[in-house]
Parts: sequence; C-alpha cells; structure tokens
Amino acid sequence: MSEDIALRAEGIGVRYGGRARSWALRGCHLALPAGRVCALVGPNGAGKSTLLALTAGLLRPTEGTITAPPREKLAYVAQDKPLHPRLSVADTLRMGRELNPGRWDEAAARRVVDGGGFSSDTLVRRLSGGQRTRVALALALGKRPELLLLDEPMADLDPLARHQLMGLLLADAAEHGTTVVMSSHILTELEGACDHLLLLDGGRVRLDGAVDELLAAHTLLTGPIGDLAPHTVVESRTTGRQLTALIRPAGPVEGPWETSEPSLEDLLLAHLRTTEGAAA
Ligand SMILES: Nc1ncnc2c1ncn2[C@@H]1O[C@H](COP(=O)(O)OP(=O)(O)OP(=O)(O)O)[C@@H](O)[C@H]1O
Repeated sequence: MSEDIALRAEGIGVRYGGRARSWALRGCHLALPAGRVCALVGPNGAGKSTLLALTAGLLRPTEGTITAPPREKLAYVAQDKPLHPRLSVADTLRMGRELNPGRWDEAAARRVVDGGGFSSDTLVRRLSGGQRTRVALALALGKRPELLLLDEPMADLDPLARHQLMGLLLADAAEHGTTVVMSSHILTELEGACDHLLLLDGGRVRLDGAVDELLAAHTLLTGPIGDLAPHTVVESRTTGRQLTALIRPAGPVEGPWETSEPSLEDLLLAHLRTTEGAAA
C-alpha cells in the first residue's frame, strides 16, 4: 500500500561556508509519511536544525533533493523563536491572520496563548522566554500547516506548560492530520508523543522509521556474559558478570538471557551512546 509522503530527502548534503567547510548533513535519505509525529533526535551538532531549516526552505542543499510542502503550507518554529519585539501579542496574531488569508485558524492560535499568564496587549519584548514560545507556537498552529517543523519547542517551558502545550499540539495534529517534525533532547517527552523516529548523528541518518516497528526490531537482553552472535549488537555493557545489551535479533534469541522489548528511551540512549561508528 502506498502512503502519502510529507517530507522526502534524497541524497541530501549541506555544507556551510566559512573556513571549516564541513558537511552538516551528508548522504541523507528519508521519507516521512504524512500524518506522523516525528521525533528528530541526535547529539549536539548532529544536523537537526540544519535539516529543519532546509525543509522550511531557508537553506538550499549543497547536493541532493528535498521535497516538502510549499512555504504557505508549512510552519517552522526555529530555536530562537524570532518575533517582532515591538508588537503586542494581539498584533502578532493579527499579522498571522493577514499573512495567511483563507487558512488562518484563530481558535487554534487562541488556545495556545490562553493560559500563558499574559494579556493580549502585552508587548512581545516584555514576555518571558517561555511566553514567547507560546506566541511562536500560536502563530505556527494558526497557520494551519500541513507540515509543522519545531526546533526544540519545549526547551524553555516550565513542566506544566510543557505538558499542557504538548497535549494541545498532539490533539491539534491528530484532529487535522498535520505532519509534525519535532527536535528534542528530552527523551521522556518524546515517549508516547511521537510515532516516528529520525535519529541523526554526524550529519547522517542513523535510524528512520515508525517507532513501533523500530522497537519491535530491537531486543533488550540481560543475563550472564556470553557470545551474542549471530545477533547485531547495538550496544552492550557489563557490570561484574552481568551483561546488558541492546541487539537487533537475527532470529530467536536462545541463551540464558532475559529479553524484553526496549522503551523508546532505551533504544535512543543505546544508539546515542554508540555515536562513533555504525553509521548507516
Ligand atoms: N551557520 C552555520 N555556519 C557554519 N556551520 C554551521 C552553521 N550552522 C550549523 N553549523 C554546523 O553544522 C553542524 C550541524 O549543526 P546543527 O545546528 O544543524 O546541529 P543540531 O543537531 O541542531 O545541534 P544542537 O542539538 O546543538 O542544536 C554543526 O557542526 C555546526 O557547527
């Protein structure tokens, strides 16, 4: 069965200028089905922001092609959440409405700013970092995008605001079938929220797939130290005579080990710990 693809990258490479001229992304292939909520994960400098800016059309690839919805059908909330400091919250939303005629969803935008603890005549420059995040998210959801790109959206929100806004965002995306790509370093935040995973490392795609399929393809194993062949070992650690390993089984796991399906956090931590080598 063929699925609609909201974002496709084929052989993408991005090399920034400057003296180092190193590749921020290289040889990236990915296909994100429409309607998924995708966690974009990877260590600092992995290329997450570059991929989001590229998808938003703010950067051109040095090589390869990227296919994403046109600008008017996508919304991008950058890490620094640029807004006009001298506009009030109400004026900012009014600008959103004027820039998106026929698409603007005032109710969705209002749902995000309400509960932020500020009135709509407050100037953006007088808002806290977390309050600015709310306004940036309100602009993005009000645009009613097909593809929503969020670069560490929850980083400066307090735990209650994070919980409330994540719930609101997921409900909104589910109701409208919006595809979401969200970068984050907070792994617990992604568990239960995302159904697709994209793990970048050193500018390359290490994992790309549906969360349930990726989890089912891995096994967490504990027990005595032993030979794990023929399975592929993603990461293994020993404490005394005890072995803990995350493997990709090459068939039934036979041996003196206890096995279980990993959590998303187990899977991500194991892959992040082995950032050297094993690149896809
Ligand atoms: N404007 C730029 N000019 C030159 N190099 C850049 C620029 N922006 C990013 N880079 C480099 O590209 C690589 C990827 O950076 P990017 O910001 O995409 O990573 P990231 O995964 O978003 O990191 P973080 O988790 O720290 O936000 C890094 O090596 C970074 O130094």
